[in-house]
Amino acid sequence: MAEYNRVSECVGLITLRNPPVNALSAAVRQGIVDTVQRALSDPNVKSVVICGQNGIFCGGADIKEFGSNMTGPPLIPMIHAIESANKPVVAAIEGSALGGGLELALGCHYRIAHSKARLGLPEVSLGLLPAAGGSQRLPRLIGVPAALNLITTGRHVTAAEALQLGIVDQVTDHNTVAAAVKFALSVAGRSLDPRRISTHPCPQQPDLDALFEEVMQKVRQSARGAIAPIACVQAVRAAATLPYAQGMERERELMATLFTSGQARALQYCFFAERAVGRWRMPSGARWDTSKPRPVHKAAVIGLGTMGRGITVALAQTGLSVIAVETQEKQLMEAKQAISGMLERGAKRRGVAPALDGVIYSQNIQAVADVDLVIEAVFEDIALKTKVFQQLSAVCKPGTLLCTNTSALDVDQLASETPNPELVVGMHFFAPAHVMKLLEVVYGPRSSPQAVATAMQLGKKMGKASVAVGNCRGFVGNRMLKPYIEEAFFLLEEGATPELVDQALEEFGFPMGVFRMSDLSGLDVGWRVRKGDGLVEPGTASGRSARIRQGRRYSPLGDLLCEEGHFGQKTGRGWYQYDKPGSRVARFDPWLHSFLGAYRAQHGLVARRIDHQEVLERCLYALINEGFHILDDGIAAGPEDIDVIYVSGYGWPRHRGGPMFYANMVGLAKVLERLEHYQQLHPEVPHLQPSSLLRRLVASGSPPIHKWGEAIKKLHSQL
Ligand SMILES: CCCCCCCCCCCCC[C@H](O)CC(=O)SCCNC(=O)CCNC(=O)[C@H](O)C(C)(C)COP(=O)(O)OP(=O)(O)OC[C@H]1O[C@@H](n2cnc3c(N)ncnc32)[C@H](O)[C@@H]1OP(=O)(O)O
Repeated sequence: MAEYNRVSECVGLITLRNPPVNALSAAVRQGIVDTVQRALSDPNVKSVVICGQNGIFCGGADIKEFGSNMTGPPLIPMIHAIESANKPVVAAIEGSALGGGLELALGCHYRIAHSKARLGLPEVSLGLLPAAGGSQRLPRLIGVPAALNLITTGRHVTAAEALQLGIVDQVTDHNTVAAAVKFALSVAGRSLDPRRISTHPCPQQPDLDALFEEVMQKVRQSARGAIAPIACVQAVRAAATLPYAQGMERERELMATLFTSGQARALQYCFFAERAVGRWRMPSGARWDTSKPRPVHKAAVIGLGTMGRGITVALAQTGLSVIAVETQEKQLMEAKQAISGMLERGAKRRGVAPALDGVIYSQNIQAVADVDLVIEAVFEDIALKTKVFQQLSAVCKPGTLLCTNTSALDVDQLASETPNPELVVGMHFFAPAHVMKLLEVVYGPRSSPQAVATAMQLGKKMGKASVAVGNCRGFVGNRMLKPYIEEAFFLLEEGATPELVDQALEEFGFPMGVFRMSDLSGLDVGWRVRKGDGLVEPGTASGRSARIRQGRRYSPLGDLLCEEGHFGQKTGRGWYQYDKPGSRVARFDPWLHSFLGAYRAQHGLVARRIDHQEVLERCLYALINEGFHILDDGIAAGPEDIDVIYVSGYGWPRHRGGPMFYANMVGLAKVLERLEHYQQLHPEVPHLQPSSLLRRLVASGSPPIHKWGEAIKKLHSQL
């Protein structure tokens, strides 16, 4: 909807009204068409101002409409009518002007922005391009290089940068609408021809071909299979080389391809999934909207290894006072230096002052007596963590939330060591904790809804994609990773190479295949876990029986490499070789290949040809299958939780929407059929046994992913 008022006698003020972000729904577009028409036909009106209600100009096209039959007036002619108006139209931009919102503003003759406003064309992150003339008007206004940067990255710019680039004409710290009305009065009667961006040629650019080639190469490299960034470059190229009308035609063609692509669906699903995970719920029925978080002003971190340092930085950057505790003096001094460096570099990048004074260092756990929340990040050892939790329970003021950053231990067991288990939750950060977006908030059966709400709110404040999950071995992310990695090991035994497996996964869109990733994180990490599980045996046994442990197929390949001291990048040898320890460029390792040959010979395994499809099906479907188990167990509340975890923490390509969305796209029946096929070939591999939920979903007609929640509830109630 759009509301119309006449203000200052001769200014028509149009206010977009569609909370929460004034998205351009059919009703809003109709409202704009009607009110613009009214303003232009009113002889008392000399100029027009368009603004949005509640401090936000416009968040763009209504993304929810994309999934349905679109009705109402189309955007392009609506914006064209504004640009062609014979009275000046001024956009008063507060909050955000994004996507179609900025395209609407670019159709206006002038743009006034509040100093805190953000502007951008983020369509690329939804698998689209700015298709309401944005790809054609922006390069004409600010030049090709700057427009390419904004459109291919989708980044939001501040009002100050927008002014510098020439996107807005004026920035105000005061009432934006009042400033725009004043401005509109001052320009009434002036010629509008120079203000109609679509009539301008693109500013001249030397070596246009070379520029586009360079940008296209860069974009292809970073897109990892995503098609929208490439279409964005093509659309801007059309703006630079074709007359406006033909450029618009090209924009439309490119948009039509993107609009109907699976990638756009996947990316738009991710947009809504990231918001849906904030509406968490627990099996007890506790929910985000009925659980009030406690305020957290002061926090503490116990243990300043890699994780503790990153968590301290992330907390301090949020503006919290942090007590950072490390009992060993030398480690404390090293940590202090490292944390200060990270804070300084982060502040420099963001153009703010480093929050160095926000962190107080101590060797004494008593220093945390008055904090609101503690995050324990000591070594992964249950006895050590138990001791720390007992100390914290004695030291902290009543009501302090006790969080563990464990990635593998039982949160409920730790909770049971404290007098107030309801105050205990897991906050599972990912390394480096001040950079990685993901946070798993792990609740045990006794965690209070308030504790979960507090950790979730803190995670949001820290800018993390925070997902509430139940307590189980590996939580959600690492639990699903286990079958994925095991399948990759089995593929090596059967004849694949690390290069082949990694190439298949990287072509799928992962930034790193499983073996390059394992070299980066260290082979010894998994070795330690397998030893703890009693799976590691001396490497001399041979034959099939040596590869069945605890009743299931087991590959000792990773253990054998560790016995050789091959821990990955840090030792310069792993699944690949590196120029020196710590170096990052993975190279083919002839030793590894003869080692694999000797291993297969020792175990009577005959190498066979394995193709990319088998790699993808076995690794990804095993991971997805575990995702179904997790849903069935109630560890994740819905597929969105799993998908956000994988996209934001495990490198799952965003344009494929996350593992559960991918399964939905491939077709549940097909995933089930392939799992059954591989399970028949490898009966000693339990993780290839299709989950009962997957079977039940297929049996109930494979409902689309947004209906899984209902289907799961129904299927459970039938049990
Ligand atoms: C057959 C072939 C046909 C081919 C041709 C088809 C042509 C179709 C014509 C299209 C013309 C193209 C027009 C344009 O170029 C395309 C676009 O504009 S796409 C949209 C671009 N905009 C964005 O990407 C902005 C998205 N939003 C945000 O970034 C943020 O929401 C915000 C605006 C910065 C506000 O942030 P916050 O304050 O943190 O709030 P939330 O993010 O939590 O959002 C609150 C709430 O609002 C929902 N929402 C936000 N934006 C939109 C939107 N644009 N449409 C719909 N809904 C939106 C969001 O989901 C939250 O709701 P919840 O999910 O929590 O219920």
